[in-house]
Amino acid sequence: MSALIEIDHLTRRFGGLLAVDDVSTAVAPGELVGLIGPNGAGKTTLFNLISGFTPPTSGTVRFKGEAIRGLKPHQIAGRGLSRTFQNLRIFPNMSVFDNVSVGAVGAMGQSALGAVFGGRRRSDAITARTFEALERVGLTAQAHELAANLSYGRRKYLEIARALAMKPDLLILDEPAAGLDDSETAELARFIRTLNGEGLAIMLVEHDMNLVMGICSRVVVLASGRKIADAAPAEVRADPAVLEAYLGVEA
Ligand SMILES: Nc1ncnc2c1ncn2[C@@H]1O[C@H](COP(=O)(O)OP(=O)(O)OP(=O)(O)O)[C@@H](O)[C@H]1O
Repeated sequence: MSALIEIDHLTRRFGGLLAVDDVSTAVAPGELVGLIGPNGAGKTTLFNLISGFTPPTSGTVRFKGEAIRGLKPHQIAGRGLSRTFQNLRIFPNMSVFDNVSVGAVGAMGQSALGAVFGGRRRSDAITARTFEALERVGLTAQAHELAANLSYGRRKYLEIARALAMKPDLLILDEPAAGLDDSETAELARFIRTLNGEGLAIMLVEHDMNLVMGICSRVVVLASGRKIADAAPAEVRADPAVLEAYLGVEA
């Protein structure tokens, strides 16, 4: 099967620091891939490069066969790649509904539908898509509450709903389990698996190793910007280079 996203020799330099150093990998349609590495390994920078928030120093990213280098984040999102952020980007003084409809508007503004249907029909379609995403994450009943009133755990789902409202083919999750307790993390793991089971390709950055190893079919490991492993969880767990990167000792 041809790749959904192909990352080819991607590099990002910040002054003298190579935050992402010549990284190549690919994700197939419907795959669930983990991205792990010690603090400062370059995981978020790699996500920022893929989603257009940071321009690469060199290298290419192709999404659905098309080079996306130079496109703005909303243009990339409109092509079917949406993401969440390590630090939640919620508008606390807007309603839950409005927070999610931002995603629906963003996606539809890019589509032929947005151009063809103006006014009322377009806003009906945005409302429908927003409720569909809220339903998906179990937030329909809170649609008209302020986002600020949601618990931290629910706000994580709000952010995922906004990304889902864009009807992505690839969902990028940046540390979705950070700050969640064990039972919330287990619920999130089930939810991510369900989304993936429906055919959505997912890239997941996560420090919770059990979560990553438990649900991902493949795990990419970065250390100091370089890719040091790209294999099934069991193989990655046993890889001496990975143990050394995490523990700082030669295995
Ligand atoms: N805008 C920037 N300007 C300068 N340096 C940066 C910038 N963004 C990231 N870096 C540096 O690049 C390196 C990789 O950072 P990045 O946040 O991608 O790592 P990470 O693997 O996501 O880390 P963490 O697990 O701690 O979130 C770090 O040394 C960081 O300080």
